[in-house]
Amino acid sequence: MDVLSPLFSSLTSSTFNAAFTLSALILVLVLSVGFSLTPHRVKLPGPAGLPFIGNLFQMRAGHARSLARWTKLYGGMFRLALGEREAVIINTYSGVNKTLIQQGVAFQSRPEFKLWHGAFSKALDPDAPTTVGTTKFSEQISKYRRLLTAQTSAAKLPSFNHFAARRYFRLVNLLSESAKSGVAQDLGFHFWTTTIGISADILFGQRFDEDITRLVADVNIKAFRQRSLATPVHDYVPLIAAGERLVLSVASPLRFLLRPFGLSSWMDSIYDAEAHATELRDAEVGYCKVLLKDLHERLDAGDPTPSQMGDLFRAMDDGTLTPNEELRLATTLAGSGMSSGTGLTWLAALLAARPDMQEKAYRAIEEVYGGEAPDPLDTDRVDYVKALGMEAGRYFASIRLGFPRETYEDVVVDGVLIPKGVLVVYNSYEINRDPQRYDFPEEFMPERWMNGHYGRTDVKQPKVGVPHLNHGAGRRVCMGVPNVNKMFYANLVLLLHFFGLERGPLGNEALANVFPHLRAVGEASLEVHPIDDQVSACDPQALPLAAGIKLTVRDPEALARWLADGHRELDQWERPNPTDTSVHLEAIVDPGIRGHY
Ligand code: HEM
Repeated sequence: MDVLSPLFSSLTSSTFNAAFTLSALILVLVLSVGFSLTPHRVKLPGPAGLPFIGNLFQMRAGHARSLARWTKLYGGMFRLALGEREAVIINTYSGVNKTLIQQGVAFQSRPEFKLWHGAFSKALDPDAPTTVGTTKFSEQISKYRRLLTAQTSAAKLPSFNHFAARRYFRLVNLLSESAKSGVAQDLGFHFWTTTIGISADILFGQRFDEDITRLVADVNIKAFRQRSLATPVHDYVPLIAAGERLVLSVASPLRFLLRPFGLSSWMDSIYDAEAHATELRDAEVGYCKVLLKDLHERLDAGDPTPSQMGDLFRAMDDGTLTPNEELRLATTLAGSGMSSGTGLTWLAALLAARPDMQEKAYRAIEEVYGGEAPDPLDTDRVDYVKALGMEAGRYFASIRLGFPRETYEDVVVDGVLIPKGVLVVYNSYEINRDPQRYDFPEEFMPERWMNGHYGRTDVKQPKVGVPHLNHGAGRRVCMGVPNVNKMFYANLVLLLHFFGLERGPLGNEALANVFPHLRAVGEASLEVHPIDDQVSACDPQALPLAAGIKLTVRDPEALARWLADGHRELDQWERPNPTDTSVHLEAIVDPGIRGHY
């Protein structure tokens, strides 16, 4: 052995050296392939990322905070690698001006994602259309925007007062029931079913019952969660997608054997995500198809009730929309009241902890309406209420990163080339806190929108440009702003005129009724912080945690009078509606899915 040991050790060390060198070479090769697969076409600064993965995992700490940290390091416009995709992140108002606004054509497209445009949208039908807001630019998009604008403009909305008036009456009834309970309750259900209810009623021209309204609200809030940026990872890293497919094809048959040992959870989560996407899409397409068919039958029978889709069909009357196009427009608008409900739910929680703001709003409402019940179908008559809605859009920035864009053609910004097909994200949350545009950006200050102020309290400015980025900007800007303004105004004047709000802890029963239930994972702090008090730090729409709000009736007699008679004075209250709840929940969703709502 003594004779052999030098030989053995030299053999071992040379084998070891060779193995080490080989491993290092393989590692270098893998890393360089990895880096080369992580694209770097945009010469903007940005954080270093991992091979193949880029910055995907760094985003997981929370979108708003990760991007805010990088804005400090890399400035108003920087670059990220999200797996195989390269993204330009715009973080300032002047960045938005230079891109979405001044070079609108180049920034007018939208990207596609495998989960949303594949598993979700194509779940039922490979030809199923995506919504206008998630579809790449083409001439068709201009046509759809033209058709929809005619139905969503401020001038058009009063023709749907009939539907809105009934929903506001229902809202005050719901709030009054909450007040009677004497305990703190979360008001998410009240606001979302009001705003989504109005959108669904006016879209199809009938007043939907409680079951359908709850279903449409629930489906839309959950479906939007499928649009989160940077997840799932296999959407961005083809190698992981391929590996996952390979492993799944081998391991899937063993899934049920592995489950008892707790070894199948990673597989289950992949299958569950896809099953959930399919289920939501099934429900959404299911009710839109049935409701469109029902609408066509009513129109053929001569029903004159105004509605967005009905008026659109009446105006076209030459069959130029295919069934798929009808479905695209219907799914685009069916849940469009969602983000108004989100904004109101955030704002009500904040107001409940701010008696000073409630008092200012109450006094301002009394001054304008002379102590009478305010008309929720008015818009913009009480400046302070209007300013509350505007500031909620800025401060809470419920659609945190906007709807992503994609460059439609090569474009140069500040001397840097951004090629066609690059993902572009305008970081609404950060832009809404741009210190060049807003003073005290971290403070909720309605006054920044009043008495000639437009964003800053220290100077008066003309109303130039969008007030904030919660509705985007440029060629694909949100088409619902007039409706959003109307809905915020109506909900707020009624709430603040009739009720006082106070925060309180949620009891077990109230917690069980939080809507949608996923918000019941915690209770928002009294500060109602837009980041710390959201359900998930990576959701594309920031959902507020549950918030207990105890309501007290300011003037019980006045409330009782309005509920008994006063509401009848609302515009079009008496207009007959022959089509109330002509479609029932059973008809629009199959029993398996119904069980979830
Ligand atoms: C508070 C409520 C709402 C918020 C926060 C919101 C936010 C947004 C955002 C961020 C975009 C993308 C804009 C861009 O990329 O520049 C968008 C697009 C859109 N919004 Fe809204 N929205 C709201 C309500 C509504 C309502 C009520 C309607 C319908 C009446 C509506 C219809 C649309 C449509 C059709 C698009 C797609 C535009 C396109 O891609 O060309 N939105 N919205």
